[in-house]
Amino acid sequence: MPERKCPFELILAESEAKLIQNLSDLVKRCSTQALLNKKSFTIGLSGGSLVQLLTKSLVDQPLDTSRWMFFFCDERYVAHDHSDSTYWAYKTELLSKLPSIQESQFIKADTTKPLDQCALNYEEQVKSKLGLHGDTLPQFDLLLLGMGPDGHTCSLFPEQPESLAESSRLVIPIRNSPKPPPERITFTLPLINNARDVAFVVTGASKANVVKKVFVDIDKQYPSAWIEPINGKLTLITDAGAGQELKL
Ligand SMILES: O=C1O[C@H](COP(=O)(O)O)[C@@H](O)[C@H](O)[C@H]1O
Repeated sequence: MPERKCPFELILAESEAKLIQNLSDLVKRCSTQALLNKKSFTIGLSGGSLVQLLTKSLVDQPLDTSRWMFFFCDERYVAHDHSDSTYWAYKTELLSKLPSIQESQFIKADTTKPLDQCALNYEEQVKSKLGLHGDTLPQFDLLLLGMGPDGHTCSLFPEQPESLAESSRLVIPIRNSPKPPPERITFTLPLINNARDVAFVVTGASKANVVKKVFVDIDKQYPSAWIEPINGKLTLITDAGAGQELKL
């Protein structure tokens, strides 16, 4: 079996309630750790099914979120109030249910700029908010990732291997995305793999086979299999459906 270099934890939840509890525990642990010696907790969000799961994991929790800063691991290149926008999904779901979190805590992409500028500008925002020390890359405290049935994560798709080869940019534009909408921006591997904690949250039996291919076989034809934090920890939180082919 291929070797993974970073610490890896599998959390196989028996029910949605347990999965939400596990996700809540992970976010709490990462924020507590980050806020011990920094003034903010930086978390990168994905779209899709994660939006509702994360919202459920944070509501009714005695959490001080005032020093949290939310970024987007990928974003669709559409207006902020478009139904495809990941920011809009969080605004209508998470922000409406967690009024203690301010909209200004969300660092959003400026999709009014041309696509290339939008990606460059988001990269600049990441650098300026997280701070750069010498030549070192910005380090997120936690990135929450989803995975599509094709093994894509963020907006890194198997059909576009050149996006995985990006070695200098932290955020890149994506055109002709196989999953609509076609234009997006996405974090790249150098930025993702520099995070302190990276957690995939994957649910549903339709993803069981790709979960095995990515997390057991580490089959590099799937972009998700390239996620391996160099100085951090990788966690997979899955439900019984998505985890049914796992024998780690
Ligand atoms: O298009 C996207 O899909 C992935 C996976 O979404 P899911 O609904 O299958 O969980 C998501 O992580 C990514 O942020 C999004 O842009």
